[in-house]
Amino acid sequence: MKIAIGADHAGVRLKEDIKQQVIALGHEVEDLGCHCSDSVDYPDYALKVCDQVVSGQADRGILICGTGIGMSIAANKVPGIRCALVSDLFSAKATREHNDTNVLALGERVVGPGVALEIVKVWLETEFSQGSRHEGRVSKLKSIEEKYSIHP
Ligand SMILES: O=C(CO)[C@H](O)[C@H](O)[C@H](O)COP(=O)(O)O
Repeated sequence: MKIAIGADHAGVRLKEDIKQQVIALGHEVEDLGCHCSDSVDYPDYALKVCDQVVSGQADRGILICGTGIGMSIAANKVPGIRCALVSDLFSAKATREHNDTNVLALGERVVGPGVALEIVKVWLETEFSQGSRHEGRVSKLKSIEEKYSIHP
């Protein structure tokens, strides 16, 4: 898969580790920044990554900030994005199987690098439970999105 990855200044160190992990797992990485610890705004990087996912240029996205919260809020405002903020392995698996999430958010100030890399592996390798009860629920998420979309 092609994985778009982005972070703010509070997630830039973990982004480097995650990049190596994603490549080691056999995927292609598009690193959309940021690239140093100068203070930046997380919505800018969430948008860059989510743009790639909804346009089909990337299959999935990974976002990192201090807590992962700002990134996940920003990502979930983009129609077509289902982003999960994850800090444990059970949720990493469940959010792929149940929610078909296409973006993963992590908090560098919350999870250690060891757990974060395991989360990334499980999240990338778990399939959505196609044809199960979860399919109808994800369709309902899409209906909510359509209901509140502003059509030009
Ligand atoms: O949005 C966040 C908090 O939910 C992110 O963790 C940011 O990375 C954080 O707010 C950045 O904080 P800083 O004090 O500007 O480094």
